[in-house]
Amino acid sequence: MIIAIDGPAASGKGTIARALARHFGLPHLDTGLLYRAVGREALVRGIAFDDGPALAELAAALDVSALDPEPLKAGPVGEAASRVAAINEVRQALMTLQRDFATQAGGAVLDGRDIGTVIAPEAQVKIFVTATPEARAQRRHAELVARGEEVTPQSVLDDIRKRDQRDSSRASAPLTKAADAVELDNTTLGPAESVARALEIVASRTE
Ligand SMILES: Nc1ncnc2c1ncn2[C@@H]1O[C@H](COP(=O)(O)OP(=O)(O)OP(=O)(O)O)[C@@H](O)[C@H]1O
Ligand SMILES: Nc1ccn([C@@H]2O[C@H](COP(=O)(O)O)[C@@H](O)[C@H]2O)c(=O)n1
Repeated sequence: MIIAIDGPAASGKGTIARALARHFGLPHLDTGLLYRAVGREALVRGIAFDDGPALAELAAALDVSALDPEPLKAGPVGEAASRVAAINEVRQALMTLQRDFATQAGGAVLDGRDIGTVIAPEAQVKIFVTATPEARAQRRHAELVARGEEVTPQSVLDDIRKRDQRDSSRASAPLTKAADAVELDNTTLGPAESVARALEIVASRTE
């Protein structure tokens, strides 16, 4: 079974995806980490966010087994990820490894922005996780403060809105709900309730 979880920043995709993967004993890939790794490397090496060939080279050289989520979850890396994710050559360079992960024997859970639409349109279960920008900003703000970052609630909300806009309006694989995805709005749901709702959705799609 392939489970595709998509949605905007800090909607709780990863929380749900990890829980479903644990529940069903499936491997999980947080595809945002791939774009974050390319974005971070571009920042470190001073590569411009519109230099398609150089960014694609970084993407093609990624060692997925060596991705350390900790530095990749920093606030500025999220912004850099969204910039490089708008470059079609980068998306193409990361396509095969995501498709290979999705189609491995036994199934998989992937979360991102284009899993149900581009990476695994054949997924049996597609969940589009949403929450208001304000709820998502509150969650991301708490997360970044806990990491020791100095950010204000307003700056995080501005960043979320900017990222939503860029991710939804880019020409290549924009963030959008697949026609056959079930929407899960968890604005007023906690993590456990969101996971419970996601399990109901899986059950409704697989019974
Ligand atoms: N339903 C929820 N209610 C409140 N907080 C939540 C909920 N789901 C997740 N969180 C918290 O919000 C933050 C973001 O969650 P998570 O990383 O799962 O989101 P995401 O959509 O995967 O984010 P990303 O933009 O990195 O892809 C985390 O600190 C997480 O613990
Ligand atoms: N399938 C995906 C996953 C991510 N992105 C881009 O990466 C940015 C960071 O992702 P997070 O899930 O870690 O927040 C995100 O803003 C997207 O621009 C993507 O394009 N496709």
